[in-house]
Amino acid sequence: MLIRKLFKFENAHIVRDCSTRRCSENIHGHSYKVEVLLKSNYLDDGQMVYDFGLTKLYIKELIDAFDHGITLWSSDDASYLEAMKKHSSRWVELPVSPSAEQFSRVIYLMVERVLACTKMRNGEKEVQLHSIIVHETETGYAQGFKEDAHSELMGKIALEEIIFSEQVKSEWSDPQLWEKLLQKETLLNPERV
Ligand SMILES: Nc1nc2c(c(=O)[nH]1)N=C([C@H](O)[C@H](O)COP(=O)(O)OP(=O)(O)OP(=O)(O)O)CN2
Repeated sequence: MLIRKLFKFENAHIVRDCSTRRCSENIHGHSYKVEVLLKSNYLDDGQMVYDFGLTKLYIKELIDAFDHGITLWSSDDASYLEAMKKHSSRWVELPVSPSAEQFSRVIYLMVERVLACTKMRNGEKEVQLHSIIVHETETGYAQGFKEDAHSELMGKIALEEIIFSEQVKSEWSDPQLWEKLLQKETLLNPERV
């Protein structure tokens, strides 16, 4: 069975080298909608694949890192990166350009790591990430699956290369969240949310 939870964030970017000039030459923003699709052949003690309330802990916090911020590509012009970081305190730097496609791959890898590190406590079994859908506009979206997220053809993405600004981290319930995920530390789900 598949379940889906929707998250939203407002974010700015430039997508260099794409065909659409408005997109590649101007800082612009989108009201993103992100669908997290989870699957399992089992149900937990509450007869759910995975309680929606539990997705509002670490998964939501990581996706919310992009809210009211700017997403930067580490290969962009150094002076642009410096200026954005100087004048905006909420930013995320990615090793890939922030197209809808790359957002879906990046968020897939982040949520995949959260699930791998989470100790579930309500009888959940074999909860897997099916895909991530990133709606950039009302009319355009990208859907990333495991094979896309880990694709060498699209370019490997290392979680270690994703950098969250100090302001973003300070707004998490645990400012060490990303470090803990990189170290593959266990995240204990609460018994009740
Ligand atoms: N495959 C992709 N194509 C485009 C992306 C992308 O991430 N993946 N991104 C953009 C731009 O960011 C742009 O802002 C969105 O483009 P578009 O869908 O053309 O936006 P509109 O709101 O103008 O769409 P309408 O259908 O006219 O409402 C470009 N392409």
